[in-house]
Amino acid sequence: MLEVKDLTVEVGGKELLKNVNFKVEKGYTNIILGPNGAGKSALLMTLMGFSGYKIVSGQILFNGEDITHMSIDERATRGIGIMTQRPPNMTGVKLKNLLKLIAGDKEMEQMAESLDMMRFMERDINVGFSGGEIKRSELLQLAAQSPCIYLFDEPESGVDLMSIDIIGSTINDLVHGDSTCPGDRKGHGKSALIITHTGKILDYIEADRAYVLCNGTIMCEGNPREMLQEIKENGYEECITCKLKKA
Ligand SMILES: Nc1ncnc2c1ncn2[C@@H]1O[C@H](COP(=O)(O)OP(=O)(O)OP(=O)(O)O)[C@@H](O)[C@H]1O
Repeated sequence: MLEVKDLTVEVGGKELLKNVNFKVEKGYTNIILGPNGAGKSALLMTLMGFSGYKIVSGQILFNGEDITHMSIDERATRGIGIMTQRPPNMTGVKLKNLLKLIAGDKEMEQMAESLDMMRFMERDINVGFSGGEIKRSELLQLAAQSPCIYLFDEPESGVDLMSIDIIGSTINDLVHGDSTCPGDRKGHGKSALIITHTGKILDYIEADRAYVLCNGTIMCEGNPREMLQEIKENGYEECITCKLKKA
């Protein structure tokens, strides 16, 4: 479904990603681990096509199509959706209006209720929202978009213990729920790529593969739970020298 080949990316003249290679197959959930400043967010922002992330070399393929130089809206139309770490405030744009624009005729009330977002419908998006409220609002917008691959940048960060339950189970329902994307593995839902520091999200969604990004390069890949455990015990140094076991 999503394939990244030898991707090198610069931001403001600084190389943030270097020769990154990985795949997310249809119906699979992969996670990205890595220390602060490794380039994880830069990778997701590049995959979504945000401006400022200059692709110096390499390719991004989505369902076999080269999307390397496509705009955000072209990527979104093809079925890529993102929950960013720090979405902007949208002063003057009410949540209900944006939701209507994204969802069209799709009924979003039930999802809004389950995410406890009904009382935010008349508010300007993200303006004065708490950290957890921003995450729930982003998730609601993603559910309205219903992409084929979900890119989640630290969905559990800044979220209290009760909200993590709502967010984690909603993410699982969205990714592993009824599939509407062409060619999906029956019963395996959609695909996801999730950045996580704590691995808390793995209490809610089963991941298939983990990649560890350090200094803008993927150093290791393997079984998500095993890699998280190794990193908890040994830190990222082990990974930098690529001593982690390959699954
Ligand atoms: N516009 C920019 N100009 C210069 N450097 C930048 C720019 N944007 C990001 N960086 C730097 O690129 C590096 C990677 O940032 P990124 O946000 O991708 O890291 P991360 O792995 O997601 O970190 P964290 O786990 O802390 O969220 C950081 O050192 C950051 O300061």
